Amino acid sequence: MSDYPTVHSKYSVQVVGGAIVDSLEKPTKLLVGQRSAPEEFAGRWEFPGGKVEEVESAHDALVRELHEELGVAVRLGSEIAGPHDQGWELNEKAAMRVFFAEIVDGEPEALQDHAQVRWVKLDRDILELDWIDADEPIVRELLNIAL
Ligand SMILES: Nc1nc2c([nH]c(=O)n2[C@H]2C[C@H](O)[C@@H](COP(=O)(O)OP(=O)(O)OP(=O)(O)O)O2)c(=O)[nH]1
Repeated sequence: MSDYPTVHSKYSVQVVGGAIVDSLEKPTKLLVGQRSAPEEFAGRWEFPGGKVEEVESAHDALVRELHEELGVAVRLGSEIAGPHDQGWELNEKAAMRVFFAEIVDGEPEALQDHAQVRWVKLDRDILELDWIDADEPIVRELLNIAL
């Protein structure tokens, strides 16, 4: 028996999302994805990304997801840190860590999970998009950092 405390993660599902910008150094545009599924999120806008698999780091998972979903290779930047070490709460079971990212190869296409992806000007008007509810505080923090 070990005396070490067991480390419990508060959220059993770890999601990662990419705040993909045209330039990590001087961002002026953000790539947003409109989900096609599941029904509860269809039509809502989000940060492209997905669930971290058991044997992956958050960074590796995000690079993999963005390649699978959009067909692009990215370089990751800093984290849009949330209130938890697992990032931002999505629901009682899931939290999402969000990292800035810049495309280094490929043209983003809606290959998986998205009805469309779109570049939008990075200003306060992006708050008007119909984001997944849980993403709103993340978008506000993104604007605080980037503007
Ligand atoms: N990618 C992403 N997921 C989000 C965001 N906001 C939010 O609540 N979610 C939720 C939706 C999903 O329940 C979950 C992410 O799951 P996903 O379906 O994108 O993950 P995945 O690609 O690994 O898919 P799966 O095959 O395991 O279902 O997080 C967001 O901005 N981006």
